[in-house]
Amino acid sequence: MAVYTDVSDEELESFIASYDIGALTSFKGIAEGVENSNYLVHTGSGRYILTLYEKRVRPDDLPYFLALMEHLAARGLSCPLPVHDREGRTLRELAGRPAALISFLEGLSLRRPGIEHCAGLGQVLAQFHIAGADFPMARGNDLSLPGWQALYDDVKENADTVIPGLKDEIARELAHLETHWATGLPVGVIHADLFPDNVFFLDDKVSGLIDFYFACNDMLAYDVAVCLNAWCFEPDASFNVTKRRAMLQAYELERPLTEAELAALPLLARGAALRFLLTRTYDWLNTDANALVKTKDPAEYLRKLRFHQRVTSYRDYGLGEH
Ligand SMILES: Nc1ncnc2c1ncn2[C@@H]1O[C@H](COP(=O)(O)OP(=O)(O)O)[C@@H](O)[C@H]1O
Ligand SMILES: N[C@@H](CCOP(=O)(O)O)C(=O)O
Repeated sequence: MAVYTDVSDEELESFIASYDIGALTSFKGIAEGVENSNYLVHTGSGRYILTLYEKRVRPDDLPYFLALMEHLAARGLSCPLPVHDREGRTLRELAGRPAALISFLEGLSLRRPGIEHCAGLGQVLAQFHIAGADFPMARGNDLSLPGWQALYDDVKENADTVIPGLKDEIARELAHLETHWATGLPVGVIHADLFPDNVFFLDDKVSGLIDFYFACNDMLAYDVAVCLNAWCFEPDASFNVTKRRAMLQAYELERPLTEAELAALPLLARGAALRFLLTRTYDWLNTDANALVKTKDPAEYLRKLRFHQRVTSYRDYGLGEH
């Protein structure tokens, strides 16, 4: 359960009173999520999500995330809308943390997405990339190469206690990516964490996207690589080419990938696997045992990384034939 910061009834009542959304009727902590504290809040006018931003979110980045949600919603993408208080503010403070209230999105995330869900994801990912094209703010990806190196420096001493041999394996991969990392590909706003738990479905159709707190400006194809990793592997660690095909075909109906992007996908997928291996290893080593959060398994991303290391050409993913 991701609730790191407790909020008292009195604090929340007076916080909600500064919005035009009716009085607080009830609230409870939300079990899902890893990064921030989330509460489901009921008021006289309906349901809202209250987020208190925790460790990995830099307060200076919050205006980018909140403005991005407003920008995407204005372009027809289904995502939460930050609620403005009576003074027009979306970013506030509560219980000593930066905080925002956002609209509640209908739908459910899927534990085991099927082929049609991968197609839905591919379409909405491309729509996100297109809708973000004229977003006027910019934010670098602090979880790309330099960020991975910094995370590695933080975890290397104890990495082998998480998985034997992990320290050297990550060092070798970092060295490879430092030398070969892609450049010159189309860039724009990316979600950067569009895992199945951040995509809601209703009747097997995407009903909306949440959790924009890793969004940044980077290579669009890197976002595709994050999704290949998160959506196209089976629980037994096998790569599902049919899901990959469904996802990319749907993506390309909205935004065709260039030859250079397709060719770079195996490398980008290695980078994306390393990124989540590193953050999961960091969290494994640093999450307080009393924290109400379910820490995610680093080994899952080591298996995905090893899979991509064995790929010699993008045709090994069944790419280039869709
Ligand atoms: N706008 C929303 N509408 C409905 N539920 C939401 C919304 N935002 C978050 N949630 C719920 O809160 C959970 C955690 O949200 P998320 O943004 O993924 O947290 P974290 O940033 O901590 O990972 C989601 O899995 C979902 O159940
Ligand atoms: N998707 C990341 C963890 C971030 O959690 P989220 O709840 O913000 O999606 C992972 O799986 O490691």
